[in-house]
Amino acid sequence: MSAPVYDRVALIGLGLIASSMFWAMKRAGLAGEVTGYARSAETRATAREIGLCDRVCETAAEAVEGADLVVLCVPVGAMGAVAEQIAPHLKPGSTVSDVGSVKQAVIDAVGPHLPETVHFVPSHPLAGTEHSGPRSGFATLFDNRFTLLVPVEGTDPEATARLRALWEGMGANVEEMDAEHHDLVLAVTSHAPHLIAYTMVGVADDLRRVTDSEVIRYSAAGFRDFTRIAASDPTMWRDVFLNNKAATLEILGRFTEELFALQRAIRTGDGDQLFDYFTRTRAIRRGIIEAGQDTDAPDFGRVLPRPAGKTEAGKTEAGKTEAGG
Ligand SMILES: NC(=O)C1=CN([C@@H]2O[C@H](COP(=O)(O)OP(=O)(O)OC[C@H]3O[C@@H](n4cnc5c(N)ncnc54)[C@H](O)[C@@H]3O)[C@@H](O)[C@H]2O)C=CC1
Ligand SMILES: O=C(O)C(=O)Cc1ccc(O)cc1
Repeated sequence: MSAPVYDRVALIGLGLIASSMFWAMKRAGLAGEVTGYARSAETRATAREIGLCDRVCETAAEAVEGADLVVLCVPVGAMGAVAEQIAPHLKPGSTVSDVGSVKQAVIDAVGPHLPETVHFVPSHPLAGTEHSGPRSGFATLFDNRFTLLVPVEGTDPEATARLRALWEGMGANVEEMDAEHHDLVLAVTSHAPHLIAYTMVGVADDLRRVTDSEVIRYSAAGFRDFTRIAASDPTMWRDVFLNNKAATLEILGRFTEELFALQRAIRTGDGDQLFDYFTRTRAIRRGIIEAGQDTDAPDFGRVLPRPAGKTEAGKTEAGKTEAGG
């Protein structure tokens, strides 16, 4: 058990990510008191029933009162409204963060509402499941997964270092990245693949004669993975696509071009083109495995390289320093 990184943490939106953060913080003793707020009375009741948060509050204002760290864990499209609601109640010197899957749109929506007396350090854990809601979280979700920090210009490095210590304490490998790059990388590794999975499952469903039991019964692992991903929360994913439009459309455009090229190779019987293409993609997968990354876990973020100079030892050292302060 380490010393708390923050005395008081407030979680706004009590779903998969907030509940996983709560259990991960408790596991390592990273926070003194954790308050929580969710918009729906039903979610607040569930949270109280399962012991999610030390104190579940009736308003967002009450939850953030006196908090040293406030983490917005709501769908990307709701971040701005929540920031506006809590802004007058934030403690000067505190840090506001979020866990949204898109960064530039969240920075644009949240930043203008925050008083100059608070630090804004956006974050994104590259870990999740297709489940949502307060009962879906678990303490090990972030273990050995990347969390990306996206500090905005002029952010106090100490506020960033402290948040890094929290994520490392929750088991994550932390990297920093700018918002534009983040949104492009995630469009390739997570957002476009989700849209493709949604589409593939939709296509299978259109072929009614193979649906009912047959799709699942006879599906190989690939299609099963698609159905798992396509079971993800519709609100969350609607907001991701509406808020990472440019990067997602750019990647889907390239995807469509390649798909057409492969379609043509099939039609014309160009086996060499198909073979060469599959040989290249196989090498990419093998490169990931040789780099020592666990490819069984459904974590698209694992293709991100660790920048030169960052070592496990360095990471642990930073975590210890911050946790002690
Ligand atoms: N699900 C995943 O695998 C991952 C999700 N994220 C991001 O984390 C954030 C939260 O996602 P999850 O925890 O999966 O969602 P979730 O659906 O499990 O929980 C979201 C919570 O926010 C509440 N909420 C929605 N609108 C609200 C509002 N206006 N005011 C207050 N509460 C509101 C919902 O009632 C729910 O309790 C999203 O921004 C998502 O993009 C990041 C990494 C992984
Ligand atoms: O469940 C999966 O396969 C995921 O890809 C989880 C996930 C969803 C959204 C994110 O922003 C990060 C991770």
